[in-house]
Amino acid sequence: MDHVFIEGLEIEALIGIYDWERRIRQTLVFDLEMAFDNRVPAASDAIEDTLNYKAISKRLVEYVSQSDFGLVETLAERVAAIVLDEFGVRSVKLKLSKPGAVRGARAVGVMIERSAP
Ligand SMILES: Nc1nc2c(c(=O)[nH]1)N=C([C@H](O)[C@@H](O)CO)CN2
Repeated sequence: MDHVFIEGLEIEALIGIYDWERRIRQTLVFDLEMAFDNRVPAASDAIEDTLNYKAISKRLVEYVSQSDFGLVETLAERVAAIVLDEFGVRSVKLKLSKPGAVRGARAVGVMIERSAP
């Protein structure tokens, strides 16, 4: 199966369980790998036939920057649902990183894999 990917998409959001985290915005980093048959756009050379990574990135920036969750797990689940439901993707692997959240670690976060029902 082919994939379309988005790597290192940085978005600021209100996220975290601690009081101090409710008062600031933190940068989150998203990596997505989305299953898609790229032979169709390859044959037509038409953007309309692609899984358009720019359109998906724009939608995720819009959603995540307005979001307000405690856990990265919750946000990751919502973002995966948007990709599956709104863009007709069959399966998505998503890594959500929270850089600098834990002293000594470059980043912490979650990785999930979800498929359309
Ligand atoms: N599995 C998780 N562990 C933790 C989370 C989380 O969202 N998922 N969040 C925190 C705090 O918000 C942390 O990021 C602040 O440094 C701690 N553990």
